[in-house]
Amino acid sequence: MSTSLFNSVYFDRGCSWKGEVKSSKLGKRNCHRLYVGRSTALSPRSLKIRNSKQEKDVRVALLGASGYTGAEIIRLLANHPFFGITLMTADRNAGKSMESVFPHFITQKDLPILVSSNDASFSDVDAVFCCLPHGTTQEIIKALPKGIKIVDLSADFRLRDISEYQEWYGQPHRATDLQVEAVYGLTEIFREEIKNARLVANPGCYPTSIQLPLVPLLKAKLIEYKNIIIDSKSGVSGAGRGAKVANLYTELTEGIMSYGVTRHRHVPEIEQGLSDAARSKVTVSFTPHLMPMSRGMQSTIYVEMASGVTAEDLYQQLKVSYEDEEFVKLLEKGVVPRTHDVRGSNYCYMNVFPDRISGRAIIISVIDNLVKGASGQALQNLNIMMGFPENTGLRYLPLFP
Ligand SMILES: NC(=O)C1=CN([C@@H]2O[C@H](COP(=O)(O)OP(=O)(O)OC[C@H]3O[C@@H](n4cnc5c(N)ncnc54)[C@H](OP(=O)(O)O)[C@@H]3O)[C@@H](O)[C@H]2O)C=CC1
Ligand SMILES: CC(=O)N[C@@H](CCC(=O)OP(=O)(O)O)C(=O)O
Repeated sequence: MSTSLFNSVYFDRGCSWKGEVKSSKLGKRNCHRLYVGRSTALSPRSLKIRNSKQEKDVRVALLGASGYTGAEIIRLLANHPFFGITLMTADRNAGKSMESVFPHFITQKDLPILVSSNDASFSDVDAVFCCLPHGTTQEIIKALPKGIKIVDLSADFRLRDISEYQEWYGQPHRATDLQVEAVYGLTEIFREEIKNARLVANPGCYPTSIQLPLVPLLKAKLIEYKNIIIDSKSGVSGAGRGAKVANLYTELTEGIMSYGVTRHRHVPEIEQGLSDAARSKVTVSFTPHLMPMSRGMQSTIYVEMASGVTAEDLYQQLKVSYEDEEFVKLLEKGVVPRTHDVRGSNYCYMNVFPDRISGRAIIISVIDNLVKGASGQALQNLNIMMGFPENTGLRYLPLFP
């Protein structure tokens, strides 16, 4: 499918089309035939009509489908009217059906069988979600046909400086020409760049929860560039599905574990984003913790405010920055964000509190690491890259309790 067909379509965050699609080369699989014409509302009814396998227009491949983020994309795409999964790869699970790997997919009989990367054919693929471990991704993406849009959930294309990649990931970058092309996919900040990207580097879960509140504050010069202290907590699904002793129930339950202390590999990604926002070098102290919960992430961020700035100024800045955003919500003053309240959804909830110590403030943000921290944001990005409403397939309410 020619993605340029979507260039004249754009979406205004209230779920209405404002562009007009003029031509089609898609024949029977034409994905915009229902939308020709100006300001056509994308009603729930039209979504429902198009929610059958035959009607899905963009052929999506999931690389690393048998992992947690792959499974989460399958869950989200089950309600996506335009994206149909035509190829799924796995490593140890190659040759199996998805329902044998994840029994909760027993109803999804249309899913293709998992194949190994070597056996994958991309001739019928328009877009790829790459859910592979970092380090395995660059060579695989390099070999993909050029017309395919890619959202990479791994860390392999997030760092602009390839020497930094080598330093923090312990291996040389193997696709440096693609690194130059990659757009960093923090959706609410880089939406315009994402529209025309071929390769989007989806942010890490911790960097998403941290940059969303801090980028607007640094851009507005409301907080100091130094003495930013970040304490983050993650559900265990953040570590992927591969068996590790440290992630056994017995090791995790009824306790908290700090890890990556002083040297977690997300530090350069966080500092890159924050330094870009500040237009000056920003450094952070960052400590992640593993929590005895399956999904969810909280970042508690301690900042020093610029001279004369109050916590109320920070609150007002975040209010202005995110008031039109569907997936980023500043809570009412004094309300504490909880991971429970975003579970299973693409939301980031945040709030700002004045510290007892004068001149300091405490910011709390929460996301679901598998949704806004990975697969949800990836889908938000691919929607944008393909010219669809960015919330398509993402309007899940949080799962509570
Ligand atoms: N989990 C999270 O919350 C987040 C994860 N990410 C990133 O997304 C990516 C996927 O994460 P996640 O789904 O949790 O990981 P998982 O470990 O759960 O899944 C990894 C997937 O990659 C496949 N795989 C493993 N090794 C290879 C290889 N050498 N060649 C080809 N395929 C391989 C696995 O196949 P098989 O199962 O058959 O072995 C599986 O399908 C990672 O880069 C991760 O860092 C990003 C943000 C958040
Ligand atoms: C709990 C846990 O182990 N979390 C992972 C981060 C998950 C994530 O965002 O990772 P990527 O950068 O690989 O995409 C970690 O600390 O490495």
